Amino acid sequence: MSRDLNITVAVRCRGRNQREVAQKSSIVVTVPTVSGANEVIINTTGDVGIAAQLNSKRYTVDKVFGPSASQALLFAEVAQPLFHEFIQGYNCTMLVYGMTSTGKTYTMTGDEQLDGNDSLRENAGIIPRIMFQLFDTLKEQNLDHIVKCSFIELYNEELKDLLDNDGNEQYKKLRIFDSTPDSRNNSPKLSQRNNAKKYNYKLRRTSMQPSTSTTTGTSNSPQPSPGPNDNNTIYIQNLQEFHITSANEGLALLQKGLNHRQVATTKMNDFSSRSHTIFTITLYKQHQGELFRLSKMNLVDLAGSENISRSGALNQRAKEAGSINQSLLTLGRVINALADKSSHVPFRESKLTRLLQDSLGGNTKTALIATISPAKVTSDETCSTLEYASKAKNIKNKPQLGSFVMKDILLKNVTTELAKLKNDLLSTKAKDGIFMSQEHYKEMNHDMENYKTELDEAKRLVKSLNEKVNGLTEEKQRLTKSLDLQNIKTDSLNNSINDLQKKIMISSETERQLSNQIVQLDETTTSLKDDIKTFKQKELSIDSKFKLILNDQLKILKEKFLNQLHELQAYDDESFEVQPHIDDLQKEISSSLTILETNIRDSYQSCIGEFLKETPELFKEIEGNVTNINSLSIHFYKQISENLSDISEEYNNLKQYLNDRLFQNNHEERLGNYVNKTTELMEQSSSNLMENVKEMVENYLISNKQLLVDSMQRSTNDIIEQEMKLLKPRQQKWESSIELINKCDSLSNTYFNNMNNTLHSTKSNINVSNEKIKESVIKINDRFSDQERNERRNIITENTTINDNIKQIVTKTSTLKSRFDETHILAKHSINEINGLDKSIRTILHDIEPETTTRVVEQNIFLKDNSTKMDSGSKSPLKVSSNNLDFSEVESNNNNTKKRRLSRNNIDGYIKLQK
Ligand SMILES: Nc1ncnc2c1ncn2[C@@H]1O[C@H](COP(=O)(O)OP(=O)(O)OP(=O)(O)O)[C@@H](O)[C@H]1O
Repeated sequence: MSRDLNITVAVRCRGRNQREVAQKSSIVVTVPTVSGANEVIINTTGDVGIAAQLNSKRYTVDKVFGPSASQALLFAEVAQPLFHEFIQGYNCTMLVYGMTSTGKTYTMTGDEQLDGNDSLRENAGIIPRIMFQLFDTLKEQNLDHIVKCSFIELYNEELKDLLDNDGNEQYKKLRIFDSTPDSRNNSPKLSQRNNAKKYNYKLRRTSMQPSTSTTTGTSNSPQPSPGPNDNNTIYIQNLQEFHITSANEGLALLQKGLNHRQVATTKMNDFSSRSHTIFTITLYKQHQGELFRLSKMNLVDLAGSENISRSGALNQRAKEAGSINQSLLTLGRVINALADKSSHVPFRESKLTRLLQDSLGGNTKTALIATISPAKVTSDETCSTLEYASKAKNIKNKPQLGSFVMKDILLKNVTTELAKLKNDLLSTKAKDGIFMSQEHYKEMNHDMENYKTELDEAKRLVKSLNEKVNGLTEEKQRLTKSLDLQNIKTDSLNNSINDLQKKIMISSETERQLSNQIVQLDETTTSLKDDIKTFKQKELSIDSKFKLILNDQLKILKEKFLNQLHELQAYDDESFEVQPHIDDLQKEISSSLTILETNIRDSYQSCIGEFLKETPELFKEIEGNVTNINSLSIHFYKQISENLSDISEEYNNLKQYLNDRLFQNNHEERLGNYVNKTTELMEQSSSNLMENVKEMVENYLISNKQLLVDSMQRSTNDIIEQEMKLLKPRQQKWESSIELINKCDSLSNTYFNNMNNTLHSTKSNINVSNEKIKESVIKINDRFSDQERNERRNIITENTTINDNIKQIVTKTSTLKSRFDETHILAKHSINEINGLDKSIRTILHDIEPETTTRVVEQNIFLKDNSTKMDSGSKSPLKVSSNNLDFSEVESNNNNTKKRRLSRNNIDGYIKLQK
């Protein structure tokens, strides 16, 4: 009764080879050094420490061998147990599987040469060792036996007999056939089976049952009866089996076959096996009496499961790799299906799996050795190999003992074959051409019939396969189309990826530049801080200058104004001092008149009376006018004083405001200006450095600039609004002070006009009184006689007091006039002084204006964005331009008086600009 038995799986990890060492590829595979270990750990993540332990992949198999494991150890641990089974009569298979250059051939064959003592060398692999062990054991057991060998190669899905034709290039094509009961019924081997039945022995067939060759001098294989799984066993047509009687003969065959094997140099292996090979040892060992047990040992060296690009396979090598991969791919699917106990196992999809059908999940005892490299560079393939290995461990076989063959059948078989060969040889010697014995001819005809039947079957199979192929071709076309589509998509994706990579590069470049510019900005900020310091110092010096100038000059101005007012007052006072003179004059005139009255009282009574009647009225009028002048002067003085105190207060307020606010409020804007300056620098450097990606960078800058400008605009508007709020009360005060000044001006004008009028009227009154006096005198003269006239003339001409008084009046009138002129000159002078003061203020304001660079930056910033383009004068909301406080000269109606007026329009203009 057969029992299920898992495939034995071993892993052999070699040390790093020279290529891997040269590549400095680290070791990522950990294999325990202790024997009996069954776990392989591979660290694919590059982690270290605990992370490496956690993230490493672990694979469990039956046995693990590290680089230090010798060929002898591997043979003892893996091959020998299987060899014992083989000797006992089990069919066994041993496979080596792994990536190229990992040591498959080294493990399976190794050094197949013998040393000087005809002994195995240290590096001899499994096949030579089995060969030696077999003959040693057979010798020990001293049993009759027949040992045969065959060696086949599967290369590019073509089967080849590696032991065929000594040096002849013409290899016979090998064909795999399914051994069905029907086909066998007609075959000549049936008689053998029937014979076996006759002997009442249970005979079983094994996989890879070779067909007997009819053409060469090889031994024929007797055909045992079919076993329970014979429905799907296969045999290989034309395969030759060679009878060997010693290990040396076996090794010679092995060497012969290896010489015919497809080997090539690849990037990863100088002698890379490009094919799968199966070396089969068939043993007929005497079991009991005449009974021989048939067992087979299949030693399979698979081609490398390599990555085409990494192995450097080109053209033929790539094609090989393709078909190698195709076979191995199917092998993998077969392993998966068997491990998963799938209902369908795709054995028929490749020749390799057809050949290995009985070894995987069949009746053989199987061992798989997975060979791996420890290097990081092959870690992907190593993982894939280990996946296969650990999967294969789950495959269960039902090993059964090999079939029995009767000795006489064996002998008959051999004898028949020999006789056939002899007949053929004789016929060939006798005549040219193809001659053979009747019996052989009949047998051949029979075989031909069988082949025809098989051919018909094959044709049917081909037809159904063609149909399948057509379906598959259509499917392939459909897939090709979708593949083309996918390729197009992949191309466009690749393009996008390239574009994205370029963009990422550009972005990282931009980022780098931005970080440079941030460094520049930092430097600029530092220099800005220095500038602020300098400005503070300047501010202090300007402030002190300003104070000095304003204090001194305004003091002088004020004093001058006061002096003028005093003078005006003095003038008024003096005008009051005219009164005593007038009184004196009056007295003198009255005393003269009294004298005259006394002298001519009688004769000139009427004239004197009339004169006395008119004179008081005249002087009353003069007195009234003078009183008016006096009161007007007082009023004017009061007004001037009030206005001056208002002006002085306003000046103080203005000064305080300038001290408190003018320089403090400007910093944020200046910072903003520097930000703008930096933006400009960024723009400039970006345009220089990113010409190739101009469009993208421009868009980027425009969006950023827009953002920046918007935020600047908002902040500027906020600042303007804030400043306007602060400025408004000031503005109102300024306006009221202007009104006051204007009022003062108009009062001054009125005063001067009134003064002028009064003086005019005084003058005209005096003229009138003079005229009247003259008229009176003329009248008196007329009335006097010439003598009296002479006397009277003498009185008047000799009267010095009158003359003096009149002279004094004339002198005072001219003094008055000259004082008016002086006042005018003083007023002019004051205006000049004010102009001087104005200039000083302008100069100071000019000095305290922000540096030209700031102005340029401001201009640039505002010019950058057309939507925010503004007049350069309106950029600094806190900047008090000297132009804005300009005094314009306004010609007074009075030709002699020029007055300075703080133009309301100028202030309005200034406020508009700020808005
Ligand atoms: N365990 C090992 N100890 C020492 N040398 C080894 C070992 N394994 C492999 N080698 C050496 O590595 C080289 C490649 O080995 P081998 O040809 O057996 O690889 P392979 O897997 O059969 O490759 P391919 O699939 O390309 O045929 C050989 O020179 C072999 O001697």
